[in-house]
Amino acid sequence: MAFWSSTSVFTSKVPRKILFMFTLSISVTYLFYSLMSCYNSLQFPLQENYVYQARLVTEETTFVAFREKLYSATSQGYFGEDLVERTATEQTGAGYAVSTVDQLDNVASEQRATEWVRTQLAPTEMIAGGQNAVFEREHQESSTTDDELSRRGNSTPDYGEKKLPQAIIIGVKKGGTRALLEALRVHPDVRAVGVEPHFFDRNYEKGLDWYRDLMPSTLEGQITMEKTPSYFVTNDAPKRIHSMARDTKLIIVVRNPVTRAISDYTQTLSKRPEIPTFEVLAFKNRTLGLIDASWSALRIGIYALHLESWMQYFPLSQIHFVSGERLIVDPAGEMAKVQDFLGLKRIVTDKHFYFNKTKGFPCLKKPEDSSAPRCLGKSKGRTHPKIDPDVIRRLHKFYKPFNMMFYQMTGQNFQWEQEENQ
Ligand SMILES: Nc1ncnc2c1ncn2[C@@H]1O[C@H](COP(=O)(O)OS(=O)(=O)O)[C@@H](OP(=O)(O)O)[C@H]1O
Repeated sequence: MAFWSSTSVFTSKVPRKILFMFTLSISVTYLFYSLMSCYNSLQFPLQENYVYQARLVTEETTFVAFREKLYSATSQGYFGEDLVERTATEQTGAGYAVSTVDQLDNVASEQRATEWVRTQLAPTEMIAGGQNAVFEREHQESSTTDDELSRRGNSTPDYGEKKLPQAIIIGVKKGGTRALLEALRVHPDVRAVGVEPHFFDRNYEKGLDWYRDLMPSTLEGQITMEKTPSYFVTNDAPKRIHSMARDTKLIIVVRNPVTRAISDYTQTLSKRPEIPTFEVLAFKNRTLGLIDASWSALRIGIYALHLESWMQYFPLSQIHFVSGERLIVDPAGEMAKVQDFLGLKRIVTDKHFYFNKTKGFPCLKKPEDSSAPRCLGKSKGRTHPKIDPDVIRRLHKFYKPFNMMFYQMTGQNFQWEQEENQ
């Protein structure tokens, strides 16, 4: 009896305490892990960027100061070669005596006559007209080839369902974005809209349903794509694309910023032959060597500046850089890397390209919608006007520190400085 009463004390009192402590500790542990995993999933998208930024801040302690100078100089609308030299020198700790910003202020009014042609980046202007106004705008601004393509659209049958793009070619203008997209469209697992939708810069207010509706239908396993090169220099684009889908893959075709600027100018000149010469537009004051970085043709080429905004939202692993130069000399090689990045089978290979001597560029042997070989149109691969070699040299010098910064950010050397020496 005594035995039974003592065991009943044991079973009724002691285990209850133990049971309570046990339950409490389980609950606390569960709560702790729940909070941790919730915190991690919230932090994850930006974590790599913080790591990256921390690295930058420790390795490049003056990067932030450099960028601030860059922003303030460009927002004032002018940018001297000397300022770049000075800030670059400061980066290495050497110092520089000339107060260029003050000098720049004094000469700022000199070339107001050319202001009309200097356009702001990241146009947010609305397109007047109905839903299809984007296409009208596209027809005005794009090349013949793009127009042809927009009329053709996606000629393969429209099976499946329309999806928002999982991968976007976000830039750069005149980098070779059309050549890349057309080569990708050869791939059976890629479906892309022919026109540039300009959703994240000019048409954002139209909403995601409008955007999705522009896309061709896809079957299971196919990737939906689009290209709009102006996204790269649109301030709101990184945030907007991230909020659409944080796992969107981004592709940027980059090209020597000097050649890119000349290509950009050549395009404008073809539409408006009355514009001043490249040499006039490139400088605020040529005698003082003050380069006008507010001119969009030049500002687009400061890749490091624009890339920084993207890296606030996307880890580097989600951004693929294509060399515009290599895309011309070795299209299959660049395509192999792009297909790998997109998780596609390497289907587009050297068998799909041939070099067209008349065009001076690689062409597709068998595009998506035809069995005939096809080159891009006349507006791709235009003859550039001859630019004063001294201006080219000054521009190379201007871009050099930004290129170096870009190589460091991307971990890739695009070797544009070698072209300078040729
Ligand atoms: N295969 C092939 N055929 C023709 N052109 C080619 C090709 N690959 C790259 N390129 C280069 O692409 C440049 C035009 O770049 P984009 O297509 O990005 O221009 S745009 O921003 O869409 O207007 C274009 O620039 P320009 O030579 O200045 O016209 C070409 O140099």
